[in-house]
Amino acid sequence: MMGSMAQALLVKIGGSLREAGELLDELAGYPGPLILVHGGGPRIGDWLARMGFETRFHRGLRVTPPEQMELVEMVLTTLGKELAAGLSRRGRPAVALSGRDALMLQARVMDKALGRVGEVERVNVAPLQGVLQAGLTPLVAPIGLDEVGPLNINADTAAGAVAGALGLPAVFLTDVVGVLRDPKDPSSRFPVLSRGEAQALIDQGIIAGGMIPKVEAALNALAQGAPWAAVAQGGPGVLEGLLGGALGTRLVG
Ligand SMILES: Nc1ncnc2c1ncn2[C@@H]1O[C@H](COP(=O)(O)OP(=O)(O)O)[C@@H](O)[C@H]1O
Ligand SMILES: CC(=O)N[C@@H](CCC(=O)OP(=O)(O)O)C(=O)O
Repeated sequence: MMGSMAQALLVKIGGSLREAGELLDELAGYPGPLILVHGGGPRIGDWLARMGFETRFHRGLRVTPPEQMELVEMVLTTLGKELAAGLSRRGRPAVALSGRDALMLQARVMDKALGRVGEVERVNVAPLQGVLQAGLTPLVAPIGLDEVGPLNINADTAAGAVAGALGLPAVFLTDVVGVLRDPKDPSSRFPVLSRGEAQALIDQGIIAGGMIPKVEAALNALAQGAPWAAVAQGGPGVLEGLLGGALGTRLVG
């Protein structure tokens, strides 16, 4: 299954994975094409605090006043460059792009109360296809743009939109083994969740915080044409485990 015909995948790398060394080994070794979207929430939080900004979240989305946008973009851009270098050193040449490049992530303000938080309006997939054709792995920072300037797009939201636009499976790699009934108990993983079940778990507060945009992005990707979508823990063996259905939580339409 992991031979030369290996499935192309859209993989979202959660910022929760921090150093991500073992995950980079895993991604570098994957035999099929990869399109990567990365987060960076924890590091953005560290830098905002260092610069004296308060930060708060609404349903897993960072409220982003315009004066914080430059710092958000700086952190995400730097992180992308680090990940691209890490993959390249492991033998998988990668380039870090931002959703602003070549107008890849055209976006609009999601809700004025959240500041410069964006939702994706249109994905321009041509630059990603060009990068793949050049034998490089693209890594996309979740920055979109509107007519005013850059927008902070949650990385899960961005990943779901790109997977939908490319018609690729959407894999959300994070620091937990999947969607859990009890966030402290890895054995409480849901192997499969339907849209209705996921919505009920959000309403009950069982799916909370950063897991909300992940599940919503997975369902959006499916609605827009992704063949499947799953949440799993980033680490050695995760892609094969997901493809074999043994790991993670699969969201189904
Ligand atoms: N029902 C749930 N199952 C698993 N994790 C959950 C759940 N509800 C909330 N979470 C939280 O979501 C986190 C993952 O989201 P987030 O921190 O945004 O990660 P990432 O940076 O990888 O996107 C988990 O570490 C966990 O604290
Ligand atoms: C609007 C919004 O929530 N933007 C996110 C972008 C980064 C991100 O999503 O990173 P993770 O994948 O690590 O959570 C933020 O500012 O944290």
